Amino acid sequence: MRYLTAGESHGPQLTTIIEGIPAQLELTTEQINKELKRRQGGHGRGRRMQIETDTVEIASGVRHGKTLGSPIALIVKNDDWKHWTKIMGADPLPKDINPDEIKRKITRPRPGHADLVGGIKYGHRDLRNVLERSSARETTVRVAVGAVAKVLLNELGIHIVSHVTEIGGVIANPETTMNKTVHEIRQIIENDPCYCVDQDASIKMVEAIDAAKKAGDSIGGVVEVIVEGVPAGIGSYVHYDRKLDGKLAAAMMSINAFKGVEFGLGFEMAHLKGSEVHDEILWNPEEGYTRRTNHLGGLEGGMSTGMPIVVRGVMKPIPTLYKPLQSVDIDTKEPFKASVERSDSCAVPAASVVAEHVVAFEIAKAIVEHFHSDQLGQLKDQINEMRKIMKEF
Ligand SMILES: Cc1cc2nc3c(=O)[nH]c(=O)nc-3n(C[C@H](O)[C@H](O)[C@H](O)COP(=O)(O)O)c2cc1C
Ligand SMILES: C=C(O[C@@H]1CC(C(=O)O)=C[C@@H](OP(=O)(O)O)[C@H]1O)C(=O)O
Repeated sequence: MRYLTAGESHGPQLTTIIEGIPAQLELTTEQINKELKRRQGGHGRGRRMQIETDTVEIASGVRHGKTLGSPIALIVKNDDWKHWTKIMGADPLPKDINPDEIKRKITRPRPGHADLVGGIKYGHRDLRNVLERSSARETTVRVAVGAVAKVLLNELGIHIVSHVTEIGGVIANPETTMNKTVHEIRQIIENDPCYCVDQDASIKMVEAIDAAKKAGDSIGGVVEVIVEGVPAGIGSYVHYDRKLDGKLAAAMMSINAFKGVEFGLGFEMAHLKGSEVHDEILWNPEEGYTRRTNHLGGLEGGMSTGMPIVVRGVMKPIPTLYKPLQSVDIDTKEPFKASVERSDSCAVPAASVVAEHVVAFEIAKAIVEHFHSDQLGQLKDQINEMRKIMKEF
């Protein structure tokens, strides 16, 4: 299973092609649109999200509500495009138009964004040519891809949720999520402005975001993704590039502004003893093998253990600052404040939705590659058989 994405932030549309989704899966635009809406939300977003109403068009691979097994092409139009047609058009500008008036050229790179290094690498002296593709606008179609993966996972009895555990130094009490199912967490965060289970912490997170915005600054945070129902043995210990934890870590790190990943107790393990970390093994006839705890976040030896997979990622503060940092104008080499583009002040809640969807894709990919999966029915049968074998082992 694989996908590519294309599209600039202020271009006409975002496009993706997914290959490898089994045939016979019921899939509707509505299932994708509800996830796109979640990604647009969360406290701290800038004005762009008021312009866009992200909705998907399924351009191929689905007929009368069922996947065909052929590549699925998805399109999300940028509503902002109508304000940018001249600035972002593909054709050369007409001769009677002065490019300097139209182009909104950017020459003062923002520290922390891709502007400077991207400009040097691709030879763009107008840093807009970097910004347009390095923008997290691209995560829109990655969520669309993940939404398709989630529909598949749901059919296989695998459920996934994300939530925010920290914003700008405000940390949610971990006890508020303890012993809650994916479904229960989803219900709580649905109407929370920070997608946080701890409602007291959420109020303080909103205050922290508002304070950062008022100060012309930005803040980051931590998101957690939980996946329930993954059968044991997905991934492998036999080779580095088949390890599921490695694939999940790479997927999380591929999200714009993500700077670290941890599983289960994560970095806390550094100061704990083996007896405090490893998850004791139990067996009972109903469930088969289970664990007394889940400190390792559902992964051992690069394979799923059958316990919930728990992965967290840290997002750095947004690079665009309304009170900009020091930079250099690449044309004059004079010191200048960095350019200020319209921006979010905190996108951690939105990023939690992105994390959920990139994880969903990786889990679905690992499963589809593990079994014969041309048809959904075949795939379901094999997973059920595998679950039975695991239980009786
Ligand atoms: C959902 C989301 C929204 C973002 N919004 C902005 C934004 O409004 N302004 C900005 O400067 N960066 C924003 N970012 C972060 C930048 O896209 C990111 O920092 C940039 O692409 C550089 O990549 P890096 O941080 O991974 O090195 C956002 C990231 C995500 C995940
Ligand atoms: C457009 C989205 O996020 C954008 C991500 C982003 C960046 O630099 O990453 C910069 C901003 O772009 P704009 O200047 O057009 O407002 C965000 O709004 C989105 O999430 O859909």
